[in-house]
Amino acid sequence: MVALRQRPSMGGDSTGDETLFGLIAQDIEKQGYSIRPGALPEELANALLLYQQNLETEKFKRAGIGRGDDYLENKFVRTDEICWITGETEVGKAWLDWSSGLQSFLNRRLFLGLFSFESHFAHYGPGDYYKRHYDAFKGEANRVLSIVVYFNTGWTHEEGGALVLYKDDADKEGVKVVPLMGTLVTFLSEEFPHEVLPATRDRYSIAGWFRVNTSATDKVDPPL
Ligand SMILES: O=C(O)CCC(=O)C(=O)O
Ligand SMILES: [Fe+2]
Repeated sequence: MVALRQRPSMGGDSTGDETLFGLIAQDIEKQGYSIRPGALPEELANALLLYQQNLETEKFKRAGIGRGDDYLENKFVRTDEICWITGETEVGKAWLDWSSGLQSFLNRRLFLGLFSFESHFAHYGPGDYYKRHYDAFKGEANRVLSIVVYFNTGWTHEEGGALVLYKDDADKEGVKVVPLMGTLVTFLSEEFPHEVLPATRDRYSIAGWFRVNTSATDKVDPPL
């Protein structure tokens, strides 16, 4: 268990968060994605890094594709390990509180109707990758907004591990994001194919998705 100071300080000061959330909203409105270095409040970022590094290895599972019965381990597509975040620990709760602040802000500002949130820690060992993919598919209105935040201090370009965000299927160049501590990437899940390039060192992150409520009267749609 990571000892934390009082929770209010964990979310940064709320005025700071509102300013950041406003910038993210503007980016999304203008171009559908946002890349904001140093976005996550420092104390929260440090606590999450420490927590993730101390997670016992058995808590991390080889990542797969799909959900429930459709879950498939697929080493061709991705080789990272993940651990879903619940609000059971103080640090997990602080992260969920912070992302919930972002969710309500974006709902107010952009009317996205974000309804639920799911997120996991991810660990990419040296050489691990996640091939080009979409987080959601058109027509399956489901995951609407993806966020990724990084926990790697002093990361340099030469160490690889960039997230490459492509504007569309035809884009072969993309925008490269260095996975540096505190950088937050937000993008519309159905719009941007993206990939994680292999790195020469351990790469820590959280990936999360805001979803709309797709429950119909005959089916419930829980977040996981
Ligand atoms: O770690 C990243 O930069 C992106 C991860 C990702 O695309 C995913 O988990 O769906
Ligand atoms: Fe993704």
